[in-house]
Amino acid sequence: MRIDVVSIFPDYLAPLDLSLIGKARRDGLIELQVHDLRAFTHDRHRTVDDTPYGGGAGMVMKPEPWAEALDHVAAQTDSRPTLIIPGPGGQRLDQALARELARRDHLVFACGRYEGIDERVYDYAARDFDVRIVSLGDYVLNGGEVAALAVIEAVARLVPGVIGNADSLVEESHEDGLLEYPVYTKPEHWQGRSVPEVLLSGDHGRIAAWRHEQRLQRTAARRPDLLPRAAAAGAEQLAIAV
Ligand SMILES: COC(=O)c1cc2cc(CO)sc2[nH]1
Repeated sequence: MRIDVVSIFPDYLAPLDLSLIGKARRDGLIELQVHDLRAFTHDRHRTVDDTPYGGGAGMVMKPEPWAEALDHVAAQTDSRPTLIIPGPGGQRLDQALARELARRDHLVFACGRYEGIDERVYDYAARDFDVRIVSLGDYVLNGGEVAALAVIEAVARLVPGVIGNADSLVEESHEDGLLEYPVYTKPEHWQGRSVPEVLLSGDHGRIAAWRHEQRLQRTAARRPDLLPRAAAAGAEQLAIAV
């Protein structure tokens, strides 16, 4: 998978050099390049924003640098990339969307700042990209970089080989609609609290059943809104939880 990110704060994406994503880049599983939008300006002040037509507070990102940046990125592959523009009004990121995006060959992230990007860029980009506006949720951030980091992590970890042990992708929260079960490690007794004895029993059938029950109970307690989707996804024995 190839990922390009365009931002006026390229250093915001530095965490992508770390941990599993960094290793995936070094292993060649993911090719990731971050571009400074200001590299696509030509004036002395490297201007990327200007005042909004119609008045109002703040500044708007100019269309020309974005068009040059997107043309530059589109020219680097012959497949039609998916352009993800993080924004509060977009499609809410969930595990299903992460899985869908993980199947794409080339993701490009356009990180807005200020009051946003000139609207004509969205239309311009549709020539060479499948344009998707993606939201993390209904709250305000100052720009798209934090959202891009979240989407990239959620997607990249689904790319085969990025997470060493693919088993750990199976019983995760939201994979089948249920939250994850509680986990424990040594010491067996800590601060007057002990590990549930079933986990020490060595009875893998009993352990699996207990863990599934815990997932049902946790989902019913913390996210009952997920239960209908889990039922549809076939998380059996839902009757116990509801
Ligand atoms: C200029 O602001 C942005 O580009 C911007 C991107 C995002 C993503 C959010 C959370 O879904 S809020 C927000 N603002």
